[in-house]
Amino acid sequence: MLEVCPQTCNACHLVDKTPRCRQVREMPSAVKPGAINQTFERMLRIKGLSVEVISRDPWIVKLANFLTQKEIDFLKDEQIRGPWKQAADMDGGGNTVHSTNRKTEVAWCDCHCQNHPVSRRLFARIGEVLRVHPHYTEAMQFLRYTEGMYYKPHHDSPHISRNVNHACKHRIYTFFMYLNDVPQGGATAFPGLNISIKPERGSAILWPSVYDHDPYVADIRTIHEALAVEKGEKLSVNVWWTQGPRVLSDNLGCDAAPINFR
Ligand SMILES: O=C(O)CCC(=O)C(=O)O
Ligand SMILES: [Fe+2]
Repeated sequence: MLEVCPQTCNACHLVDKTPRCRQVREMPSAVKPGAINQTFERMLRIKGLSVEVISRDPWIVKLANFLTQKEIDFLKDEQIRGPWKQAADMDGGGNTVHSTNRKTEVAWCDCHCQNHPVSRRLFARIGEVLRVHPHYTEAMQFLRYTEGMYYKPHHDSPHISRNVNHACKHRIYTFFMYLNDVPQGGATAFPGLNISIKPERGSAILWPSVYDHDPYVADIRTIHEALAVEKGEKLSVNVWWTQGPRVLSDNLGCDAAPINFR
């Protein structure tokens, strides 16, 4: 609307997306050097939050019973979630290609789903734990693994560059929620750290993809994988928290790709 019919929105000054995306790009970063350690240390003192420290360097924590029954029901609701699709990768030319790295089904939370009061409350709760505003997030990504499905080792923030022209910048935290118990298999494992976390209904795990001392550098120690589900199915949800305000960036049409600022 802003681009096609700006006069209607009294937004002629926004037609050229360069200035508005520059504004988004210049908004404060979600985490400054030192903030990740502080956030995790503070998390341990939050009353009513059950935090199990799985690793301190890099930080990996498990939050037992993080989700309420209402949130679990909501996140499992097909009407909210939309249809499952086989996970795919993008090739260099922006085309969708069959992924050899993963075999999972994926669905995304659309506008209706993201703006639902249950989602908004959930994002606000996670944001309080992380001390980051929910504007600094991607839409929820739902995952379903049936027997034999997996996701091989990968990093959630593989393409960090110091290119400040990305309005939404890169992923800094993964907040990963489990919606069910898996009878066998399906753990989330960090092969470099010898850590394996069993899915537990309603629990969440959290880790940073970047270093505390420099949140613009990927911490490859948090490379992780989803081990194959051996029995039953695994339902889970990703919420990625980003260094720039991804929600504003998307709403204003600023692509994830760098923009050539003049
Ligand atoms: O399913 C899991 O345990 C991990 C999923 C994951 O790493 C991802 O979606 O990026
Ligand atoms: Fe991942």
